[in-house]
Amino acid sequence: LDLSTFFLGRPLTSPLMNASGVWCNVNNQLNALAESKAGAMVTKSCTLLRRNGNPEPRYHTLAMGSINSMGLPNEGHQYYLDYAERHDYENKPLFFSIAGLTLDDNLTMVAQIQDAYTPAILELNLSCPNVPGKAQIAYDFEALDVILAEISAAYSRPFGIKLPPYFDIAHFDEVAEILNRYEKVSFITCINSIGNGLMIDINSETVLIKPKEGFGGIGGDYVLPTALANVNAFYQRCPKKSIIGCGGVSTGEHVFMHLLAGAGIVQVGTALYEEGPEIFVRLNIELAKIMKEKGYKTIREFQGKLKTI
Ligand SMILES: C=Cc1c(C(=O)O)[nH]c(=O)[nH]c1=O
Repeated sequence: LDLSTFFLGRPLTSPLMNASGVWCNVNNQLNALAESKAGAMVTKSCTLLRRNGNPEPRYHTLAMGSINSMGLPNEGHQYYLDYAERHDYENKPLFFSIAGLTLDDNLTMVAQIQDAYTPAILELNLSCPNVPGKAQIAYDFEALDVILAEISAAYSRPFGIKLPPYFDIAHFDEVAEILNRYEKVSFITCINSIGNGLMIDINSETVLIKPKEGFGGIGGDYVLPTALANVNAFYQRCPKKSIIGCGGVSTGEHVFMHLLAGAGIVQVGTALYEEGPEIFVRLNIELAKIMKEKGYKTIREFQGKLKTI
């Protein structure tokens, strides 16, 4: 069961990790991920100060996935810095997600991470769809360019960004052109939830979640084709960067697809929310079984090797 791989030069025992926001808000969840069979883990996107987030119900399981409008609930930046100080980096790499409400907040958090000298890897979340009144930065290409310039100037280490899904080839081209101008952007995580979906309960004739009149980010089976497309689009367009795949993963086959599409690490969100950290045991076994059936000894043999017809 050799699923070992490397990411940004770091050895991983498995290419799997959680998606930010899922099973990573508070210490007992973070400790469970640290003890799980995931190869890495990431903290909940944090803001400078603690946030309660949106009113509940704000998450609902759907037939083929989930809808959420959590509203960025988190314990505040210092809480996760304290965890990063305690984390055992020999056990597995830790990614540190931030989603500041303003550029200044992001710069303040980045400066504190810089000063903390933590080995954690920064994942800058530019795609939260659920903070009322805040448009997703990564859908505003000028704002995207500005924040990458500011963070690159303020942060001395390599970092990555969490992108929303794009649905137009011209947008893949335009965003990749921007990203390729920032060499400190060492990885790209595709995708965040598909923003502002809506699901309906026909018995009560109501929406399913309270915030934003029921509008929320969609995850799960519904998003797998969009996730694979975004992974492969940026894998092809950003050859000097690594890709983290996220979206629609609930089986070893989905993990294999993300790796084939070019992902170096595969994140699990909705399925982890539903199944808990034991899911990493199942996904590792299912992935290893597929590799064995196909005669692959290492992930490197097939990673990014998607063939066209
Ligand atoms: C960080 C906020 C996010 C949230 C949230 O906290 O509502 N939900 C998502 O699906 N993606 C996010 O990036």
